[in-house]
Amino acid sequence: MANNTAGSFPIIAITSGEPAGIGPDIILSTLTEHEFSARFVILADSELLKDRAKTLGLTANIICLEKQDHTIPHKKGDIHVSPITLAQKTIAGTLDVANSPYVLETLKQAGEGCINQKFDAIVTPPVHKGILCETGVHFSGHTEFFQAQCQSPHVVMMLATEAMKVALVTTHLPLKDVSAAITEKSISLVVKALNKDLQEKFNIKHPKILVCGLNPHAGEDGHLGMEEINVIIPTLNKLRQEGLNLIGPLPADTLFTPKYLDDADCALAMYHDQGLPVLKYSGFGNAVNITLGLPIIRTSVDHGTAIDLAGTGKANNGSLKVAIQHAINMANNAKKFSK
Ligand SMILES: NC(=O)C1=CN([C@@H]2O[C@H](COP(=O)(O)OP(=O)(O)OC[C@H]3O[C@@H](n4cnc5c(N)ncnc54)[C@H](O)[C@@H]3O)[C@@H](O)[C@H]2O)C=CC1
Ligand SMILES: NCC(=O)COP(=O)(O)O
Repeated sequence: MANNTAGSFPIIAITSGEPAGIGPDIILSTLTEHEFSARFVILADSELLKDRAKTLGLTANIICLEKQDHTIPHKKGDIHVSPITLAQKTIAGTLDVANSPYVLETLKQAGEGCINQKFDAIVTPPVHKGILCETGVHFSGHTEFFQAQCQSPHVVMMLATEAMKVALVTTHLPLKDVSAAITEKSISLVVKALNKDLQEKFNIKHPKILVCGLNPHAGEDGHLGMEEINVIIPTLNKLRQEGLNLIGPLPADTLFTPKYLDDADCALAMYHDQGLPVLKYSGFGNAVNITLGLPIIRTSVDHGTAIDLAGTGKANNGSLKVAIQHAINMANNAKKFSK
């Protein structure tokens, strides 16, 4: 828990996300509509938030924290901002590469604050990966950004709805590189990190994890690909000998059916677009993205920047609400563990 005497609620840092996207909109609408048992620090340009609130017709009380390192418990409508200045005034819906360093700075300060225990968790509204890459720095995702910042050897992307949890062996990787990345080492590290965090962060004593094959029909006994026979099956067998409860590899097209999902705790997909479309079909707008394996707590929304909706008032804030609530719950659990 952050070293702070201002209250017993966790301090949650929320980054603004891409300023031209719906990040500012959903922060404003969520924090003006809902009460939370938390203290918030919004890492954002305060003028951006004031302008967007005006555009959306929201009554938000934007309070700059300046050099203060803590805030007071959340009250609907109050937005406590630790200001970071944009390079260029933002037009909702228009990306501007000049503001990419601002976006990266919000993430850097959020990560540092969590590592230094000034914050208890980070919640990240969406960034636009393409415009960040246009600065010349390769940015594939928050997951990899915080992994590098925390120097974590291995992290796992997991998205969760009420109905299911889906984790990934590989994250933001071009499809042509996926097969080479499915190794005994990568599967073992992901499965162990996933199992540990399902136990510690979700209080599941002996997680049952369904594992997808990589190929159609999980390779059809080698007739449709050899990764299952050469890598996945032997690795899962070794992990089972260590006591992990793993089912599979199952063909991904049948794994995501009630027969398998109903009594499982999590599905593990081999790559981004094998697992996430199913999760989003089942609960887009109400899912949370959690980075497991980090020494800090980080949650995020299930959607992207939705540039087409910025400033229109049509952005759904359901996933941000869920992401914030998960961050609060996980921070409270961590407080219990550390006592
Ligand atoms: N956590 C993050 O930072 C994430 C960032 N992204 C980034 O977002 C950018 C755009 O990605 P897309 O594939 O276009 O996905 P997207 O999620 O931004 O948009 C897909 C469709 O869903 C709609 N949509 C998205 N969020 C919505 C919301 N809250 N309420 C109502 N409608 C919503 C959009 O209007 C659009 O029609 C990319 O640069 C991508 O990398 C994508 C996913 C997660
Ligand atoms: N599709 C989920 C996604 O891309 C989220 O990535 P990240 O920014 O949370 O690493």
